[in-house]
Amino acid sequence: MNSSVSNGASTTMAAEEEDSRGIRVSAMQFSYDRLQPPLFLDFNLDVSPGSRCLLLGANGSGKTTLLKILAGKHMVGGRDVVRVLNCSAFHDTQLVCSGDLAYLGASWSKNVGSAGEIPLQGDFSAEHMIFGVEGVDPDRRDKLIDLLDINLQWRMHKVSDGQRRRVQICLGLLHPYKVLLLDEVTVDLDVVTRMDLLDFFREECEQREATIVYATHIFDGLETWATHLAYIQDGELRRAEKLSDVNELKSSTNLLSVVEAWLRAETKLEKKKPVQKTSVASSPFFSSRQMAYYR
Ligand SMILES: Nc1ncnc2c1ncn2[C@@H]1O[C@H](COP(=O)(O)OP(=O)(O)OP(=O)(O)O)[C@@H](O)[C@H]1O
Repeated sequence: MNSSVSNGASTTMAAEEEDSRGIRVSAMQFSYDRLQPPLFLDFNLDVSPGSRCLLLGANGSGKTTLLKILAGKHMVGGRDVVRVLNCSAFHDTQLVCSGDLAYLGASWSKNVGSAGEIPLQGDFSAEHMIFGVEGVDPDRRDKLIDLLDINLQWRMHKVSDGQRRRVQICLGLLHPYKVLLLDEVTVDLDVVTRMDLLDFFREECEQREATIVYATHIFDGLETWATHLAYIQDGELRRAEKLSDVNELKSSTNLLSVVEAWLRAETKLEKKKPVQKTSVASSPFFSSRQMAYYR
């Protein structure tokens, strides 16, 4: 993973081929509100295939927003700005429809036109939900049900947060994704399930060269699990490197204390200024929630 993007002339063919199977963000600008300074301004990020990349940063630094942009939930710029598996994350809808790009977020909700994100409700059984997904390899489904210790008779409105989360995770992993975006999905899981799930993810990266970006504030066991990290402060990429290259980790006991030191050392960044002033209607840099409703 590199924080900066090499230009076309100097990129080797091998690197180009590798890039096309991972994630590449080039000169991205994004703002929720045109009256506020942009959250991301000239943001660049490369995540190579097979990586397990931790996305780190303080509350409000932009992790969820970045994951949602990578998941194609916000339209940002033109087709070349946010590339996943050599497709535009927003425009190429087959990325999500095929299951190649999967996103698991903190709340289990669905996007409804004009109402925004609403929590998933209703009296469904776990079996109804899991077996309702078409085109699934039965062996993979059984493995996930077993791994997440799901009781197929669970009624979704009568289970605990952790049990509901297990079903959500199972649904999100049924198709063998190529890129998986995880936003704090393991918070409700007990430690055994969390460790088993992390092992499963590692297996998927090593055997199928799947790419995972995982935003979390829980660092237990991640020192040996992750291959890379990306650290964001106020929408700016401060570090993007292999975990084995992080100097502080060589002299520290764990990732928690290293990240704690980075967070404590953060100084206020100067407010970013948009590159150009354009109207909302004509600017390709503002998010288009309206369009996202139809995805
Ligand atoms: N829907 C929204 N509308 C306007 N601003 C938003 C919206 N969602 C997030 N923000 C703002 O964008 C910034 C980044 O938020 P984001 O949720 O991406 O942070 P985060 O790094 O995921 O935080 P946390 O660690 O708390 O989950 C914050 O300043 C937040 O207030």
